[in-house]
Amino acid sequence: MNKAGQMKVIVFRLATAIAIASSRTRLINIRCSTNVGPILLSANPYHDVGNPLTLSSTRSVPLAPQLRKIVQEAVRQQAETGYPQAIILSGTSGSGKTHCSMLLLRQLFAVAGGGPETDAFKHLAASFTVLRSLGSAKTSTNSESSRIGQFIEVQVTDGALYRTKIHCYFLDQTRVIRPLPNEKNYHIFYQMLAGLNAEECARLNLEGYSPANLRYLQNGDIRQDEHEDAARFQAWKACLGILGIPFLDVVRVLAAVLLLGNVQFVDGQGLEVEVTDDTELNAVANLLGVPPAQLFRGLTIRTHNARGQLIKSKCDANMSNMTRDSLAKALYCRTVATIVRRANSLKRLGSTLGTLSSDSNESVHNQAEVASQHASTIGGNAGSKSMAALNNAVRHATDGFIGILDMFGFEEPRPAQLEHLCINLCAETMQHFYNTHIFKSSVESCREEGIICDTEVDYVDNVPCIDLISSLRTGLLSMLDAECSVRGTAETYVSKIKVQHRNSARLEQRTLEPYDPRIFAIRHFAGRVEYDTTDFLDTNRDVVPDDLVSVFYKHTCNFGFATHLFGTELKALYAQENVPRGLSFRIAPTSHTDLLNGDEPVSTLTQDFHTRLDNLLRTLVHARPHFVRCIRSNTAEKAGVFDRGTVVRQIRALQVLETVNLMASGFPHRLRFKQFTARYRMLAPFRLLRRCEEKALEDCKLILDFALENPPELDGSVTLSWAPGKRHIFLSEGIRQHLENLRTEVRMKSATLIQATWRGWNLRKRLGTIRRSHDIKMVGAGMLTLNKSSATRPNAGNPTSNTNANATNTGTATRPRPQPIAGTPPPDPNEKCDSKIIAQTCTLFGLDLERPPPVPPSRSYTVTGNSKLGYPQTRLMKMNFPEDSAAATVGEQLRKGEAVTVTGASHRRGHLIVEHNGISLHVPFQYMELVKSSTSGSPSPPASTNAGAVNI
Ligand SMILES: Nc1ncnc2c1ncn2[C@@H]1O[C@H](COP(=O)(O)OP(=O)(O)OP(=O)(O)O)[C@@H](O)[C@H]1O
Repeated sequence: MNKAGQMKVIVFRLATAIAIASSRTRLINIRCSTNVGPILLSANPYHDVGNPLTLSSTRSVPLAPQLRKIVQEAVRQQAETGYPQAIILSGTSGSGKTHCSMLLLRQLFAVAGGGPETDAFKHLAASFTVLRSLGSAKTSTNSESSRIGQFIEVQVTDGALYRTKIHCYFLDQTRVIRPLPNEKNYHIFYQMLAGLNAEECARLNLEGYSPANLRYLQNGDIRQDEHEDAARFQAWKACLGILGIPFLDVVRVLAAVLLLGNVQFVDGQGLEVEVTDDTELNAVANLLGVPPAQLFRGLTIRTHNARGQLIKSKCDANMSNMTRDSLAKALYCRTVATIVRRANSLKRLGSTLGTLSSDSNESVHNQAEVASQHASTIGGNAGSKSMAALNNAVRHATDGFIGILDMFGFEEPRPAQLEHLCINLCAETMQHFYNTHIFKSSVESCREEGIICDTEVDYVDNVPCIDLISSLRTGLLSMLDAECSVRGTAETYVSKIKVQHRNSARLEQRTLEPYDPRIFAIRHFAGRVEYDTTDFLDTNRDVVPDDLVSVFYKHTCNFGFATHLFGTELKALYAQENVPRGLSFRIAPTSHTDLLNGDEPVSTLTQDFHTRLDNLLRTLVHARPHFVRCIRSNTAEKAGVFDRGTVVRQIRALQVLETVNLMASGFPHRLRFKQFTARYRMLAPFRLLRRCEEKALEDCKLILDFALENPPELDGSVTLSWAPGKRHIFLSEGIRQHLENLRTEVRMKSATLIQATWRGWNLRKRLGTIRRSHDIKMVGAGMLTLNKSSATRPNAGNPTSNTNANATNTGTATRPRPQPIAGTPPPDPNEKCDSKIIAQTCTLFGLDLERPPPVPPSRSYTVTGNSKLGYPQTRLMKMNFPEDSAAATVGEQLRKGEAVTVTGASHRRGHLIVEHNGISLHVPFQYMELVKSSTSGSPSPPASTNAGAVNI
């Protein structure tokens, strides 16, 4: 190695040591997230082990500011550019991806979805609770491992969330029938056994069963916290209810799966196959609504199509047990797929099962759909059809989303199976996606545009490993398909791949003794994994025979939900005569419309997964990625334990140091000249900018010169470098951050200036009015005796005499002017309309601009029903007035029942003037009533009532 090479290694080791020391300090201080440029590193401190990792259960977990920032940034960028955003979580199993994804989703709802009190959030939370129990299990490294990969697509329009779609990737089917030693089956089974009450147990034929005596559970770890499991089961049941999914339908199928494991076939005498104990077979048949004899035949007889001739054969015990396992897997994964679809299409109980037979294994949360539930259940067919068309249209609108990707993390179980190969292919693909975005694109564009960068980023490209597994003809998965179609064996498969890839550095032999011809190893980006191919072919074929599927046809099966699980296959099967006719269907529900390829299913498990992964990548490449790299602190799930070796391996695998290196001194960012000037033009004086396309580069340079006039103080390893390319301006992370800080500062200052200027202008404009209102207040307080305008008016400055003068002029008593309501600011004349118009209107009506218009004079009549009654009127006193006789001077009290003469309306509101003994009394109208035959009132000409009329 030359000197430069040695230096590089030393620097690299030093950087690793520093990175590890700093992560350890952070972990101890429980500051578990940090940024490497725009990338977030999140360490799992295991402080929250035992959390079921649902939206509801992570409610009380505090959110790291860095996670909040990612969400805000994604929402902001989506709103500003309309470009889809994808938050991609990666890391090994147990590194906290699901934990983070739940926090991110909560935050996303808080920022753009109206928070956790919305219906959409509650339905989504219920869906996650239901799916977590069905899709998570204890593995050797994570007691809450997600066995369903998820891409949560939150669709946003105008910065507001309107729909959430969950794309699920369910791979780990073998766990249903055979969890690995020390691992567990799906959580729901343990929760169900702990949470069902005695009556439910009896109804489901599960009395007396526990993980210890159920074969599908007893292979793995059978320990359970019954109390916790029972509580989770109650929550699960409640959430099924929220989603409108029939609880009994689901638990019947789950109980049937558990009991199927105990149905044991053995070879009998001759060619016969027998069950050791038919109690469980009968119980399963009963739960699935089929006759036991039919189920037995479905499991033990196979129809073959020999050149058009249908031949039936009896299976041996081994084959029958395999068919039984296929049925268990099919029931489980189809139930999950149905629940995913059903839960998330938010149909209520009333909806028919047939409406849920879509092939897509994805779920949709839709505010519109929530609102439409009533319409679709209550309304007629036409209404629900148009609603379905609308929902369909919304479903296909894919732009404008913020996605959260929580896919499978790298796993190295012993022995690893086909599902683990797919899981690790997924992890490799995500790593490649990261490499391409962060390293490759930066290095290649520098090269293309002739930029020489001092820092060479040595990242490890994992394309050879992806090619080894998934290349079109010679990849391990294609060769597995080929081996399935020639009905080969595990040994022949392994020998073929070894020959084909003998030169590959990634494919290895088993290192440990004893040698096993069915085992091979792959050197993945995150470690070496040995795969045991014993079940590879069967798992990949993923088939269930039509002899078994036909048992669930409605003529023999009285359990609608079970028929629905195989609905598409049954439809295809019964489209022709001769059922069964030697066909095989996929165990997992396929996303293909064609179910069959001759007598074989149209795809295999790995083909299907590969296609779905490809589609996911197609979606992701159109989105702007935000990476969250998760790291677990130890393998024992212990809070606060920092296992150096474990962390170093992950830091290396995730290429954290290469990322740091690139961010510190490389050019990880590039912007087109025009884009750059558009974003940062405010950093240079406006007059100096050329602002034309040809001079865009000059503008960029000018902006950068101004930005670097006062460079920030940086840690030695971070540079503020930039370089002009042919089409782009290349920026280091340091200068990007500096530019962003300056931009924020300038924008803040500008916003403050704009606000201050507007406020000043607005205040100056209103100054006259404010002064006047101030003067009025002074008058009210008796502090001002005369002002300029009052000097020109008779009686001005003395409101009482002014009122009297008015009374003299008009000959009628005027009411006191309403006083302005305390605290109400005077109206701003310019706010509503032009002051000129107001002045003209006042002149027209002879009004004084300075004072409110006079209240119109009282009318000389009252209104009774539709007719008017003029004064004087005769009325009867309904009660004494005043009621307190002591308060009245002699002769002034009006007594109840006394007839009085009303001469007019009083200036007091709601009062009439009564002439009594030569005195005018102001009496509230409710003290008197009109004498029915009163004709003393002279009728008035018809006129509309106004404020002065008293309505009785
Ligand atoms: N930031 C965190 N703080 C506290 N505990 C955490 C944190 N992140 C994860 N955990 C805990 O660590 C465990 C593993 O986390 P999680 O299941 O999210 O990992 P994962 O990467 O999604 O694993 P898998 O790929 O197997 O699903 C869980 O018990 C979880 O509660």
